[in-house]
Amino acid sequence: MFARSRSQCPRLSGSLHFVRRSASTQISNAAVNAIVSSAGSEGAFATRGSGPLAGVTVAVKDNICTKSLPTTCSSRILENFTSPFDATVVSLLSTGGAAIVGKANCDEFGMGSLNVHSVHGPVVNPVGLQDGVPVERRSAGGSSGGSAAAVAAGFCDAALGTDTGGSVRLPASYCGVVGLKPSYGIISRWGVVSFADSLDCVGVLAKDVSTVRRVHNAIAKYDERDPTAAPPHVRALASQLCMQRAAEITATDLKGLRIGVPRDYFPKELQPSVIESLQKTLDQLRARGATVVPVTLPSTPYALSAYYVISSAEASSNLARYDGVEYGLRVEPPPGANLNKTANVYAHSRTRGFGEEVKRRILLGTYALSADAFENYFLQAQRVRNLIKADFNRVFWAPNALKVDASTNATRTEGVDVIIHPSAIRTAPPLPDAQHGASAETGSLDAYVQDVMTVPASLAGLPALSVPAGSGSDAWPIGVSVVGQWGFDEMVLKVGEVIESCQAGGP
Ligand SMILES: NC(=O)C[C@H](N)C(=O)O
Repeated sequence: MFARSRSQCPRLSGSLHFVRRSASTQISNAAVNAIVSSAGSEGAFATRGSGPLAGVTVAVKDNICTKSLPTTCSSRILENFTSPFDATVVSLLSTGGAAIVGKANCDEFGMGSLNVHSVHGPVVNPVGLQDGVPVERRSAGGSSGGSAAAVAAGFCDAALGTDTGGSVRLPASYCGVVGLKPSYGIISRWGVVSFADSLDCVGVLAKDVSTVRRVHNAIAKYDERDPTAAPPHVRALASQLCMQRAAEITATDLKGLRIGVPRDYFPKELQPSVIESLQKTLDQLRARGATVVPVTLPSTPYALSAYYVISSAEASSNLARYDGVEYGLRVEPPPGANLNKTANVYAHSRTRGFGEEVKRRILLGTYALSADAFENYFLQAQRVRNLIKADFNRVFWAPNALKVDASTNATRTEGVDVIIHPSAIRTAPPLPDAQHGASAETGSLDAYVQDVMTVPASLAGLPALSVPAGSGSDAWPIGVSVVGQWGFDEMVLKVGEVIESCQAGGP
């Protein structure tokens, strides 16, 4: 499978070899399968111009349109597709001076948590490499597994991923890098292939928070071509409120920062070492003056089911455009087939063009939108989504929650500035031996459970940052997530930076 797709993609050189710039070990792309089409070794590290991203090398997830490289969404149905235009985020990267090194592998159309559903083959987590050779094959997470692996392997300084229900944060956690899912509507989705429009966000991955911030700030611009973009006045107001709160935080003094730890984020599947890492992180933040309080988000147990109903319903509608007629793979029906011709082309093209996971979601989503199921599934899931948003709004600080303490006359706040929870229930699960083969974690319902920590913030459209926070008993990376109120992206970055400095043993 991999050999076939490489030969069909002329820009992916068989000898593609990136230099891991931070270490002497060279990792080849063949070992991790992170980059599916490359801008070539000359383009890879070129510095373009003098903008805010001059000198920054970036890999772009393969569901984001680029006119100079194919955009396959890791699907057979788009295997030979090259977009006639660049997505807004790609144009912003280029005008900012970044060099795009290539397109990153992902789960097909962003559907998956382990990057095993890809026509290009699975991504191998670079953490399991020794001297460039995989000694332990584990998942890089999904769906932006190629983006996370490319950063972890040192192929680029940063990568763009997309996050619908955790697709940036989960791979970041498994690969030991930083990943930001921004507030919904803050980064343009124009030119990003839709999976579930009400949830999809473009996010940034890098080895440190400051690089994530640098790339995020360069691409988080209002774009009138994206109808779901947050309007300028809403951004301005949120940013002003955020800056007021964030200004009080310094790396060594977190007095005034209130952190909520949701009691509902400790499912039985959580590995003990994940809980230990979280506790250690919270202790470090407490030692710097933060107040840590328990909070409850009672609708959390229903989030995963609601997410899979809503995202599949939207996917079934979005993916209807791949019909073998306008663009993408076309498979002619065999002679003598007895359906009418057009329906036959649709059926054959879609049956061959989509992978199993995508077909499963289309079927589930189509059912959820059918007359029989609409009320019980789709509308019910939307109600759950509203409850989840209400849960978050109840625990977060809001301007009207400023209270004057009558006895001291000091202002104090109700609510919390951020919520912190584990990014994933475990460290990276093992990859199955053969592509699409099942292992306990990658081939069953357990694959969906990987998202249990990340989907609530997606349903509520909130910014969430996964930051490395030590390692498990198996020595694989663990991440913790910082979630903020809508528009408080800088707040989560700032708190993430403090966690990062605690990890480094900083002041
Ligand atoms: N796209 C995502 O955020 C990934 C999520 N695990 C899903 O399969 O829907």
